[in-house]
Amino acid sequence: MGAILRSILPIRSSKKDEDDDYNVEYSFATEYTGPPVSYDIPKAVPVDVGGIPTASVVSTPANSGNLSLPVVYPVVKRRAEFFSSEVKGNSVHPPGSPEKEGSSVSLGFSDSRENSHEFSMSSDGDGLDNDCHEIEELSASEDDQTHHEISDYDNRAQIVTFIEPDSSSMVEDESDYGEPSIQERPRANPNVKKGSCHHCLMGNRLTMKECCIVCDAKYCSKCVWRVMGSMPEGRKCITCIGYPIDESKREQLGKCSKVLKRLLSDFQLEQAMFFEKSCQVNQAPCWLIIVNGKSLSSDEVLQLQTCSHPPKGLIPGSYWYDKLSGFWGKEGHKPCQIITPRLSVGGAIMENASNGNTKVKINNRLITKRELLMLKLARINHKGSPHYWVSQNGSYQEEGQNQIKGKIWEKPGIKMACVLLSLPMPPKSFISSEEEIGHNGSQLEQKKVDTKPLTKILLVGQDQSGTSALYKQAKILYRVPFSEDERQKIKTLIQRNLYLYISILLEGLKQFEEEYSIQIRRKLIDQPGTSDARSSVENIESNKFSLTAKLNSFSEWLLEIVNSGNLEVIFPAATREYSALVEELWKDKAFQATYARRHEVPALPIVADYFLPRAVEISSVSYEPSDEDILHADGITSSNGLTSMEFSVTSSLPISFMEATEQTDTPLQRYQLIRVNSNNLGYNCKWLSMFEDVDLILYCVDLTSYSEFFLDNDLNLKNKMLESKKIFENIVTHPNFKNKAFLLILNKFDLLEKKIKTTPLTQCEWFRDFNPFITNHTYNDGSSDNNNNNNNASVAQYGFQYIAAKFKKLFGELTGRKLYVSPVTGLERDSVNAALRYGKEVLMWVNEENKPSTGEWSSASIETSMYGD
Ligand SMILES: Nc1nc2c(ncn2[C@@H]2O[C@H](COP(=O)(O)OP(=O)(O)OP(=O)(O)O)[C@@H](O)[C@H]2O)c(=O)[nH]1
Ligand SMILES: [Mg+2]
Repeated sequence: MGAILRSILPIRSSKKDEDDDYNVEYSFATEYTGPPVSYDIPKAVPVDVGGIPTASVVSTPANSGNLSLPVVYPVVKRRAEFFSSEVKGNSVHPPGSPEKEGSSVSLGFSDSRENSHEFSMSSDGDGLDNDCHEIEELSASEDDQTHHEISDYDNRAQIVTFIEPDSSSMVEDESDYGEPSIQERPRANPNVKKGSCHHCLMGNRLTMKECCIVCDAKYCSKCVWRVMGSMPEGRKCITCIGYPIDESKREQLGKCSKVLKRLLSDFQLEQAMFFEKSCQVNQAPCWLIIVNGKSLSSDEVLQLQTCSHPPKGLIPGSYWYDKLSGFWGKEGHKPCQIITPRLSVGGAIMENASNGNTKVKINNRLITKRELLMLKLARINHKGSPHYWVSQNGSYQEEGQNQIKGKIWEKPGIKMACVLLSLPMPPKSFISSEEEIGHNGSQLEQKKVDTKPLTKILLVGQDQSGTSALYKQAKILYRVPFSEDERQKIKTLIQRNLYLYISILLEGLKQFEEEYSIQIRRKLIDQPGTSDARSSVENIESNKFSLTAKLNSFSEWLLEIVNSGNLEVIFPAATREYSALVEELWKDKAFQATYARRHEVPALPIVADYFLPRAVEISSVSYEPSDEDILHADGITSSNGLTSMEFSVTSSLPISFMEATEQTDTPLQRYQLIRVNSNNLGYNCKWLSMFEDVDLILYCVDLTSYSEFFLDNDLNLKNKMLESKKIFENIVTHPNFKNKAFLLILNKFDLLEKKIKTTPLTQCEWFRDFNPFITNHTYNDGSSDNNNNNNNASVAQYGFQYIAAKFKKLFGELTGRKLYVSPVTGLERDSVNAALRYGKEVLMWVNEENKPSTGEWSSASIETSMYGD
């Protein structure tokens, strides 16, 4: 969508640096598609293309001094070379400087305020029964105990004993952008007067400042832009980009000061904070996160972060995790959250994980007094030291007994009990989940989890290629429910896109209105004095594309918001405030006249046809997206970052994945589908190495992109198909992906069928030699079936085969191997199911080095293509 807007909206600049020396502008890279910008040191100034953030463009200022950096964004530099020369005029100290040596890193889990909040009881006990008095007593005694725990804990936290990465993990973590040791982090110059800005050395304690999350240097509002540039990793001095953050600031990630809030637009701020939280180098070093006594690998951390209900504020430290129920907590403490269960992270849970001193166990963990009281309040038997197996949806049974006794989360009063006891409740989707504990309770669940290794599938493609649609389709196919949170995010996305489609139509309306007025005026000039002309004058007054004054000002306002890139900011309030206006607009004749001519508004995405007719329903507060709406939505979340899900199917080749999930006698094969947009992979797909352990890569190409263009960050117009080819080349030649199985997904086949009628493939320079041997059948009466659907379908089939053969040839030349291809219509479930089944076969063939013998609807047919290699 950004690309569409970039191509239709005028280029305009946003906030400028106050310093005149800086004559280039920068913005935040959300839809980065071109190469990274290399620069000497930065004075970064914003470039805002039509209000839609694009990539960083940074200039060399006249007075940049002797500081020179290699490529800064998004490549992370090696620390040593970074500080080989002194940084003039900057406050950062190279590692090894006196103040750094011997310094220790403190890594508190959280401050004591948070802890005391967490353990404080909110009830005053009025009107509560004995149980509640018990809560109070417990509260008092536990609080005492807790405060001890807290202070002990805090003391411990100050001198956290890091688990030293052992040699094997060092080797494992040694990548191009390998984790540096924390000691290498630059520090701010301690000689700068307290309270002064570390850049201009002006100001005092009262001056508001923003702080670098690596070196802790503080900058006043005049310097912060200059020193931090376009913030591809959040609030870091440019000289600190690529360095791990100061761990004591981990909890502040994504929370900036008022200084930045004033300097940046809301949208820019959100982007910068998004990068701060999500970029690789800012992630907690995985080996410092310990779950059930085991240090995590980067892959396990990724799983934790990308699951549907990740742990909040994951910072280095020791945690326990009950994989069956999803209970999660800090080691030695009560549960603080219920996260996605059944993730294969960390070791097996230990009996004393939460330091429980009751004799009651849940999933092999001795529960704490608070949890015991929760069971009591929920009228669940807690006498006789029962050992329970509890599943994700709260159904519980006694260990070894094949009899579900009930569901904890459905017990009356449980919600109140959890609130009073500061215990977590699971998300609604967990409670309604069908999953029950198996016959052998946790052991069966454990078996399910562990019987087969996880097969990882990476789904990647250029923006608009349809990766989100395929991912969502897979979610529906494998019955992985959309969590409440996901639904909410997609709802906002759909509503935001609706406003965007309306704004595009309003642009069209303005143009139609103008054209109509000119037409009428012309008539007036051509026929002066006639009655026709008189009526034309009246027509000017009642131009059928003119909105009422009220709707006109709404239109102006909306276009302004969209052009300034702030559309996101008005949600969710817009649904409350403007739904009535949207309804009025939708019913307005001028708007309807424009809607009738929507196909003349080129910037309107095709999918708008699906949502616009329900504009009134969608714009209202009460709108709840259906699965079909979710599927059609452009994207998954507004940022469309990394998404991942896990599902299990039987290991035998199923007729369909869905049927497979119902066969319980065959062992389960576990899959993880990770979806990533190529924009998130960085220059030359650098970040692909994060996915080096995937087994199958599904590369998604939009079949209709051959005639589409986008503006790269240097404002060059680029063909989308050629760009997709370039990304493909980068991925297949990536050293980590040498012998991986690849399946090329040629998506939007349905749209190709329509498009190829009017727009020949030869429009793309890579497809210049396309020449389908299709002749129109001419009937005896002389008519032809030029517009016949079957005929069009066969041209599209040829087009598909041709494009597939082009990619196969390219793949062969680059890797010497064979590429498998599948045509897909992402919005059709069967089509996606067929492609994924084919992917499973490809994986098998590649693993067994066997050739496919039979072809289904899928790519086998192109083996014999006339364009084949
Ligand atoms: N007609 C048609 N539309 C499709 C198909 N696949 C995807 N789309 C639509 O194309 C648009 C872009 O698809 P997305 O799934 O968002 O693709 P993406 O841009 O790669 O994914 P994100 O980066 O996550 O947004 C959406 O509006 C989809 O509904 C298809 O096969 N046929
Ligand atoms: Mg998209």
